[in-house]
Amino acid sequence: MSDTAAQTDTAQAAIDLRSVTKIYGRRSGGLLALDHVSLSAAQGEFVCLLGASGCGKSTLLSLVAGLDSVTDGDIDTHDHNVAMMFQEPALFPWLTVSGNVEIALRKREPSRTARKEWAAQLLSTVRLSGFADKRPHELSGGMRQRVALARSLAQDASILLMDEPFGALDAMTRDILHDELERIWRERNLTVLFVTHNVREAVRLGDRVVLMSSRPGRVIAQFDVQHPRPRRIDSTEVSSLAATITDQLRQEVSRHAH
Ligand SMILES: Nc1ncnc2c1ncn2[C@@H]1O[C@H](COP(=O)(O)OP(=O)(O)OP(=O)(O)O)[C@@H](O)[C@H]1O
Repeated sequence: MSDTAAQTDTAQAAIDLRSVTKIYGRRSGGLLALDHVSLSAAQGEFVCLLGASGCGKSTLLSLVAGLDSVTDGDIDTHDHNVAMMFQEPALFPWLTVSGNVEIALRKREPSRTARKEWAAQLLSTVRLSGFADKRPHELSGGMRQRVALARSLAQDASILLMDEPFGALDAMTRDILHDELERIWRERNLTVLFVTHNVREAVRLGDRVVLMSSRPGRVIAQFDVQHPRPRRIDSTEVSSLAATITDQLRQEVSRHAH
């Protein structure tokens, strides 16, 4: 267990969850998805959430995004804009790549020409210049996730919530997107909360890996990842910490299987 929680208190926090409980359905007799979860992320920190299926990771993200409300406790995102990205890029198939990004700029930029220019810059950030006039079906899965990332950045968010964003991609494409995401995270000083089932991915990307228990979801362990960046997902350092975390995750899963 790390002392990161204490460090986050002194660094400027971007996300604070204080004793958050989420019950789906009625307060008594409903489904307890999260049970008094306290968790903070410092500004610019990359935090990965790991846990068995159904432990409440997606619930936690949707609460931070404000898509659902807590039953008890509170969440503070300190006036940061929050964007969310899912495993499915959910692009509009009838719009071009540029159009899919421009639509996210509508609220902030009234001029169509300016929106187009801005979208071109964002597409360059995710290395998709040259694909602006394509339709989503003409792109690979990795490219579609790049468009989704550009659309998230278009919301001028400093907090990026990512729910298994690369879960459907092949290993090679995922590796490349890890590098891109790391670069963009640094360039823009984003705070990232990243949900994954892939322990190595969590260690590859995170400053910190948070392990959650199953039903009800609670934070059971946190690991600081101190290996220098950029990390290779198949390096000995990543594999070794991933093995330790996997052991703990396995114990947690088998505890619930009995
Ligand atoms: N809208 C909802 N209404 C009722 N129950 C829900 C709802 N959303 C999630 N749940 C339940 O809450 C629990 C936590 O679900 P959640 O999707 O947050 O877990 P998860 O850790 O993200 O799972 P996975 O890793 O499989 O995506 C599960 O038991 C799920 O069935």
